[in-house]
Amino acid sequence: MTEQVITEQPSTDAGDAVDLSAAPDSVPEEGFRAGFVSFVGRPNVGKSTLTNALVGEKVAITSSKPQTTRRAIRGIVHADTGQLIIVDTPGIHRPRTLLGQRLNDLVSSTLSDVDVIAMCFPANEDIGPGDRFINEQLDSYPRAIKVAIVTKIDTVGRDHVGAQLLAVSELRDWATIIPISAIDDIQLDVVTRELIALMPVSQPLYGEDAVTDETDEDRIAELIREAALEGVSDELPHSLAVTIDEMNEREDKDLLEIHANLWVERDSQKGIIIGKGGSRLGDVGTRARGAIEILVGKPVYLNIRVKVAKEWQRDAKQLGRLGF
Ligand SMILES: Nc1nc2c(ncn2[C@@H]2O[C@H](COP(=O)(O)OP(=O)(O)OP(=O)(O)O)[C@@H](O)[C@H]2O)c(=O)[nH]1
Repeated sequence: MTEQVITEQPSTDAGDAVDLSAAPDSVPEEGFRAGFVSFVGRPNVGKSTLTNALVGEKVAITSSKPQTTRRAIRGIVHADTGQLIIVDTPGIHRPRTLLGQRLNDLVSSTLSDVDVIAMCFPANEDIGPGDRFINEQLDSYPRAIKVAIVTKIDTVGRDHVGAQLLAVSELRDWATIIPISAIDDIQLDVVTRELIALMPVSQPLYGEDAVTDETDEDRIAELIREAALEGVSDELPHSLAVTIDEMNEREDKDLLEIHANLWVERDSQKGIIIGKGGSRLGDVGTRARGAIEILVGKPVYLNIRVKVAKEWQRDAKQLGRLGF
């Protein structure tokens, strides 16, 4: 195994800390609703951006590269009328590798459990075979109420939005169809309200301050992966994985020490990630550290080692080790 190390020193300012409180066991208010929703749709349709916009904090990573969301991340939306727990899935697609197969299994088990499946269609792309394939798969989850969301309406004119709403309505008998823009904050309140209205009557499932039930360690690994994904070529995104070796709170000062591994599949990819004289990896470290400091609310020392795990996407043992 080969490796290259970069260390990142802490910066001085840090943002607000995130507090994950336990679910309260109070009696539900009259008519309060709470439940689970999953956004599905082709890669790049805006599922992660929508999740983050609804939750109001960065929980799912976003990227212009398709299929970069690999695990079910929950974001929690709090409203007076109820609570929405968003389960972000990696996306339904035809599996080509063992990783692809595992991701599809993860999607299936997630979708069997949720109360609502909201399928996303970008306003700026025609409905195609990929959308039809996913729409047909939704028949396998009869328990969930199906909702359609037309995303990115800021990118097209009104007529186009109307035409897309009509095309989407012809795919199935959706409980509702909502046009939105996550970037321009158009109709996000409607999404929250309508989705909560479709949830079962329930007491709150999470405490008021909770935004996600992912561990800090998982979120930190995702932030590093997101920083590493920025500006890399098309085939590399699927080859990247991050594991955390160690996280220590320093006793002598206010500092969180993180030792992480950034895994690639081939030696040639290692060179790309590291860049000339380590320049690219240096940028990745700086970006990741900034995002992590906002998450944990204190200065961070970040150490990233780039390691090669040959063809890990096709290797069951390696997949297990990388957390899939
Ligand atoms: N203009 C515009 N762009 C958007 C909007 N929502 C998302 N995008 C962009 O679309 C791209 C994909 O967004 P993501 O949220 O990562 O899409 P995703 O469906 O989660 O993608 P995967 O993780 O690959 O499944 C990003 O470049 C976003 O900035 C929107 O409302 N308006």
